[in-house]
Amino acid sequence: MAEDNVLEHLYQVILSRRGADPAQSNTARLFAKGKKKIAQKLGEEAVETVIEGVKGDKDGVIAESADLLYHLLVLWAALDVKPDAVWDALRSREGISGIAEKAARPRD
Ligand SMILES: N=c1c2ncn([C@@H]3O[C@H](COP(=O)(O)OP(=O)(O)OP(=O)(O)O)[C@@H](O)[C@H]3O)c2ncn1[C@@H]1O[C@H](COP(=O)(O)O)[C@@H](O)[C@H]1O
Repeated sequence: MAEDNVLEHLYQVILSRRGADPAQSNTARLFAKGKKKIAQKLGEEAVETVIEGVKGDKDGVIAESADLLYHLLVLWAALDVKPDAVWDALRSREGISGIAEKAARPRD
């Protein structure tokens, strides 16, 4: 499964938790707390990822990155940001398209 499909799948699961029982779902609990709390939580996860990065703890960075991406997707869902809009924003950047063009060119 491509990495973006993992994120797409998790995003769909997160969307399905809208209106779910907060007692049964971590995501429903976050939605119930609101956008500000979700954004704050995302910030905390970012800081935790940075701390693991500064320590040079690869496993820590992996675990915190998973938490970070999950909370980022919850924020997107809370604000009705579609993953495609973010993928399009990434693709539209010169650096990314430059890399893609370079990879497509035959070697000299
Ligand atoms: N990927 C995740 C995921 N990553 C992190 N978390 C939760 O996010 C929290 C972040 O870690 P913290 O150490 O900050 O947690 P905490 O100490 O409980 O912090 P507080 O929430 O109390 O502030 C933990 O409770 C983690 O369980 C996640 N919770 C759910 N998912 C996935 O989301 C989907 C829906 O889950 P439910 O909504 O629970 O059904 C499922 O596929 C889950 O695997």
